[in-house]
Formats: sequence, C-alpha cells, structure tokens
Amino acid sequence: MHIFIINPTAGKGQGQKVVEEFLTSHPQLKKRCKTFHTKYTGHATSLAEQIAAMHHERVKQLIVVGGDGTFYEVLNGLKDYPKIPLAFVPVGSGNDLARGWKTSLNPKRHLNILFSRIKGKPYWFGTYRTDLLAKNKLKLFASTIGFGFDAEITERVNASRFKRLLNKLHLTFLIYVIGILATLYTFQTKNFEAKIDGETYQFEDVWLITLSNHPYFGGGMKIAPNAKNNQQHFSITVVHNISKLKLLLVFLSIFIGKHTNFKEVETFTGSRIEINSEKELSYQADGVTGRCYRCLIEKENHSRVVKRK
Ligand SMILES: Nc1ncnc2c1ncn2[C@@H]1O[C@H](COP(=O)(O)OP(=O)(O)OP(=O)(O)O)[C@@H](O)[C@H]1O
Repeated sequence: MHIFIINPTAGKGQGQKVVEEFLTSHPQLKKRCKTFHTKYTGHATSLAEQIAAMHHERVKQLIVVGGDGTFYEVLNGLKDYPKIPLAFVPVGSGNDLARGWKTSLNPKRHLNILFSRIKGKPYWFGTYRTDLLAKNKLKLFASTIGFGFDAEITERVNASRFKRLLNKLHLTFLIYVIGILATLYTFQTKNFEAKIDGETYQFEDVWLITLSNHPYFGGGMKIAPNAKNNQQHFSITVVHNISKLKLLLVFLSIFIGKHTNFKEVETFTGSRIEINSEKELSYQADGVTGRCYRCLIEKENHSRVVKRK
C-alpha cells in the first residue's frame, strides 16, 4: 500500500490537487493508494503514528506531500517505525529537504518518478532533546537544527500573517528578506558552550550555530556547502563576533555558499553535540521553532530508507 499524507495548506496550497490529478491519470494505482489530509498543526504526527501502528507491514512507501514542516511532523510520528520507506513531494514554501535530496522541485514530475524508477537509499536523520529533561521527548529532524539568528527569523516568518499571501503571489523570498531585516534590528547575540564530540568550545557573541544533514536551509541558502549525509557527522556552522553590516554580507554570500571564507564563520563536524547557554536560546528544527537552555543533538542510531536520487 502507498500512503499519502497531504498538508493542503503548505506553500501555495496545491498539494491536494497535485495528488488528485496524479491518481486520476493513473487509475490502476488508485486501489493501492490511500490518502490522508492534515487538518491542524501536529496532525501529521498523529496520522503517521496511527497509520504505522495499523499498517506498518503493508506500507510500501509513505509519501509526504507538503513542506519541510509537514515532513518533520510525519518523521516524528514514525520514531518507532524505522523500516517504513519515506518519500517527499515538495509543495512547501522553503523546500530545503527536496534540495538536499536533489529531488525535483516539480511535484508532478517527482510523483511520476516515485512510482517508476526511483529506489530507496539510506539516510541518517538527526535527533535532539532540549534541556535534557525526561519530559522533553527525543525528536527527529531531517535537514537542520539551528540556534540563534536563523531560529528567530523562522519564528518571525512562521508568525507572519502575510506568509500564505506572499506564497501565493510567488513572493516567498520577500517574507524572508523582511524577516532577516527585522530580526537583524532586534537580535541580541549570546555566549554559549558547545561540546563537539567531547571537545569543549566557548563561543562569544554568537549569531547562530547550525547543524546540518545536507547543505540547505532557509529556502535555498547553502549554509553548509560541503555537507554530505552520513552516519558519522553533522556539518556545523558557527557565526560569531561580527558586526551587523558584515553579517548582512555573510547572509548574502550564503546563497552561493561562499560565507565560509569569512573569518567570523567557523565550521566543524561532529556526531554528538551538546549546547549549553545561560540565557534562553531560540531554536528551529526543520523550520519548527522552540526555546531552550540546553540541547543534545546526535545522529539516529540507524538509517532509514528514503526514496531519492
Ligand atoms: N489543515 C491545516 N491547517 C492549518 N495548518 C496546517 C494544516 N495542516 C498542517 N498545518 C501546518 O502547516 C504548517 C506549515 O506546513 P509546512 O512547513 O509543511 O509548509 P510550508 O511552511 O509552506 O513549507 P516549508 O516548511 O518548506 O517552508 C505546519 O506547521 C503544519 O503543522
């Protein structure tokens, strides 16, 4: 059985139509496919949990039709079901995961590929637990987890009343530009400690620290240009001790992956990273935001099968 979980509100709201048209033009597949639609934030997690509990042995692929946030929700519903093959049809506004997986950003074309020639490949997801408290459950992420500036931009963009309107007008980039400029004005840097594979670093005046499973974040910015998904490590980017004006230059150069030439940008690799801060930090995991003082980030201890090139 092929399962679709569709977020009808992601991006320009085209997910449902894309799947309906695909199944209408492939009537032979209809009997083997089941579609589910999300109705509210967090619904994709409970849907995925229920589907996996009832049908995990029969699921050939679980296809997420939405944005990175929907994929994150589904992934977290499948925590206990690592054997279910995952696929992603990008209809969101950022679509960084699709870029990282080298998936076609054309949803119709990608659907055809998913049902014909594409095979499953192993992918190593990340895990994180905030404040290291038992009540804060371990969560999974597919693309990046970031602390600081990027997380505050994401909070602002997600809260914006104009996000859907600008998506529909093909002006998604504008909401990010507004988000960057507004956050640049209000942001306060923080000091924190990062333990990377047992080695302790003290970072001062930090704008952001981002851990990546693939190069992209923020809707196509190459934050970790050399990142390759593997079992051994995340690619880590730290931006600190930099003036606001220069930070703007760094941000522009992220689009072409040249920011790592700035001396204020440090890069590391590591598989077990602990972040500690005296002040509360904003974080974003695949665009889903939260606040914490501490966070432990590790690779999941097994790979999962994802259908990508
Ligand atoms: N029926 C619904 N109504 C309102 N919100 C929903 C509904 N279903 C899901 N959501 C929420 O929509 C939010 C946005 O989804 P998602 O992140 O997939 O799309 P996006 O923001 O357009 O894309 P991207 O993350 O790639 O930029 C998620 O937080 C999700 O929980």
